[in-house]
Amino acid sequence: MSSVWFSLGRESQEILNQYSNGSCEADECFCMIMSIEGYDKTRNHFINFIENLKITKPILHNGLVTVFKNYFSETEALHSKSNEAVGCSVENGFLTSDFGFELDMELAKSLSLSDSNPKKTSGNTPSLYDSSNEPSGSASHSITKKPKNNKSTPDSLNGNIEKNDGHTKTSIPGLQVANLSNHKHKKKKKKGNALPRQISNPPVIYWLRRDLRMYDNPALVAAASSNAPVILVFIWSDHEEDPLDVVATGGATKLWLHYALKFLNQSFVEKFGNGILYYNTKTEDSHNIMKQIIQQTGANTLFINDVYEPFLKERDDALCNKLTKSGIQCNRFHSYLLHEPSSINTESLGMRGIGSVTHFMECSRQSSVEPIGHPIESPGILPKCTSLPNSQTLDELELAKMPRRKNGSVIDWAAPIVKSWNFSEDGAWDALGSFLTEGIKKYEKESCRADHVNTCRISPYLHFGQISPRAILTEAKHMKSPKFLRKLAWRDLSYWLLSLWPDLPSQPTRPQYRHQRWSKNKSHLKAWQRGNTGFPLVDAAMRQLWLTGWMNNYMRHVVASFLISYLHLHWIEGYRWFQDTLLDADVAINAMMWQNGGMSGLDQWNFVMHPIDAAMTCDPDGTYVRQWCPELASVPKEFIHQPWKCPPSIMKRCKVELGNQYPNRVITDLEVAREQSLQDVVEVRKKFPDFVDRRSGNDLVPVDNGRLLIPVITRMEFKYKTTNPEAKDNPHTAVLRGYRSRKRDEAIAFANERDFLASTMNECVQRQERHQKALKQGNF
Ligand SMILES: Cc1cc2nc3c(=O)[nH]c(=O)nc-3n(C[C@H](O)[C@H](O)[C@H](O)COP(=O)(O)OP(=O)(O)OC[C@H]3O[C@@H](n4cnc5c(N)ncnc54)[C@H](O)[C@@H]3O)c2cc1C
Repeated sequence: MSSVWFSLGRESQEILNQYSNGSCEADECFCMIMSIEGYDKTRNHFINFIENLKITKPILHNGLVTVFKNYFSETEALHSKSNEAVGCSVENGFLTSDFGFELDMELAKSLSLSDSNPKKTSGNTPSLYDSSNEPSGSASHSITKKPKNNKSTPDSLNGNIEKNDGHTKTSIPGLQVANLSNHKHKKKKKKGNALPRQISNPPVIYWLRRDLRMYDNPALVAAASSNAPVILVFIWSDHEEDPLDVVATGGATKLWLHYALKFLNQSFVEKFGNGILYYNTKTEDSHNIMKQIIQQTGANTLFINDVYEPFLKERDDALCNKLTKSGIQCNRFHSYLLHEPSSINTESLGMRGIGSVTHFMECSRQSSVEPIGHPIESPGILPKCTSLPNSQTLDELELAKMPRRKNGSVIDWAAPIVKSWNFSEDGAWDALGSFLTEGIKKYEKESCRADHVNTCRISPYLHFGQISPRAILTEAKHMKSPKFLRKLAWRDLSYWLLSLWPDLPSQPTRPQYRHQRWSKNKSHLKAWQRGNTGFPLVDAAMRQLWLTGWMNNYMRHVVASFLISYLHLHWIEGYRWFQDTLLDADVAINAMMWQNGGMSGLDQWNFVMHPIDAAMTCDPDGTYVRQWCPELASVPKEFIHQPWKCPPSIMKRCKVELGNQYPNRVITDLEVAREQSLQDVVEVRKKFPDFVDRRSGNDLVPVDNGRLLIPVITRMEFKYKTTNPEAKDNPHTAVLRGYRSRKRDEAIAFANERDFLASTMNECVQRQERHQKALKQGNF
């Protein structure tokens, strides 16, 4: 087996060199490589990668082997297998093997549905999602449609309540898990048990928040199983939703919320004859509203699924504490994420590599997290309370209220969005279904394509809890797409980081970056927001966002890189615009991504997307640009991503004049702009040397109230330029140029040459004609 199969990337080589020069420790070297290469590659190839060191520096080699072995402690067997390198093949430059997939199952293990951590599980604690309840054949991967609600939940289930911090954490032994494979996926909805049995117990309240679904909803099922009428409550409170002014719910997400509630209410009414009570609290807080409902109905129990933004969690903790003191039982459930942020700790791994998904998954694997469990059925009954308090209408929440012009006419900005999406719980399952039958096949290698839908498009549904991450995991687990499964871990990671750094949406996590220079050019910002930068790829993505409330992950990277690294506008501007316009706007994910893109996050992106060349990867034929920038529709493929290079004669034929039908570029020298952004970061690092680790050159971030400084992932080019300020070269440039086509460059050159010749000849002919005319008129 040639050693080329085992080589890790250039950056890892640099880090290994640093280690062998003594400028970093073994564990640091290992963590850095791990965060660059990912779990599987490191596990597969690390030992071979460091092979040379065995001869040149055996002690250092030993050090690394020890760290490696400790880290993958339970994997001796796998390790020896890696040396055998069974059945390897190379696909598009990536090493793949059956063994590789086995290793990817390690990922599934950290996202395990039923394996609890053997060290930590107490044998006899009943688990809400006790896997022993799993009917055989459940979690079938062939299911790509939401199992429709059935009546399998026993009526008699009562919560087994454990006291926990003033409120109660609930587990329900024997709760029925969904038998997915036995479901018949009938399109027509079954009518629910609209007339409940005679129930004399006081009613209970199920408070809906970001769990707008029936399937796999533990709080709803527990409320339905309480043998009491269930009051469904939704409270909207602008001031509670966004106390920190971080655009926690922008215009697009409010719109989604409106329609999601509308469809869910329809389902509740259709199935159970039980509808949602709406309250819009402009001045009061949720606790007061809840108290009034309790007083008016005699309810004595509250059921909620937890939410994890620190400010919402704080509100819920306070509300539950107050209610508990007044004798109301509050039952809180976990279902928004795969793992509760508070259950993840860094004890066994430390903070090195924090911010990377690899570190996070390893932490969750080693923490005493509850097993993820299996999805549970929708409730079979949901008895209605006979005397309900007054409430408001959905429209009175004003979530989808459209602005008006001066003349009173409505500006219906939502119309194209409403046309583009199915906002219901079924919509989530349809999206997942078509992804699992089609998109997932291309997800590993072509999720970047903007001109095809190769991703799940499930993010708004996940954000509002119209589908649980656990249900997605169950359906996707066997589909051999570790990349997709890893995305669910990314989602958990963002909430974990937000719980550790609550000001993630507003303050750089690397505090020294508060002093970074940013542009204040408002017209650049506006051009970016409205898709008028003159760079078609960026504009197409920003217009897609504006019109449909969504763009894929790759395009988010493209537009973020452009805003930050080329326009030098603060990442917070990007964060805020996304919060307002994305249907899936999510404080935790959005803030984490913009921080990372903006250099001040824990996992600084190690790439910058090039606004033209990236198109070769994501929109090679210009189909995407043609769709969202229709004024460029007839521009030939060679020029569609750089119309300024198109010969004037062709532009004329296409009826496009730059600066008229389509804007001129807001900046023209991309290289200079990028260099400036690089310098801005280097300036910060030079200004705050105490926040740069002397040995590794990594940035340092204070933790534990500043008592500790930990090194964090830092871009190689920043390190290089800091230590070589005069260097004109940049061997570590992070600009990701995508696949560049020589053929296309040649076509552009040829067309321009032809156009130049044609226009020069034309000019000569005209000059000749003028000359002849003048001669005839005797002017000479
Ligand atoms: C600058 C920037 C801002 C972003 N802001 C948001 C945001 O506000 N809300 C949001 O949901 N996603 C955000 N993302 C992450 C990602 O782009 C979207 O989740 C994804 O495009 C949604 O489409 P999908 O459902 O087809 O994704 P898929 O690729 O099919 O992924 C499935 C799910 O995994 C989760 N996921 C995917 N990528 C990430 C990620 N990087 N971090 C955390 N979770 C992820 C999402 O819930 C997503 O729906 C952002 C990415 C960038 C680069």
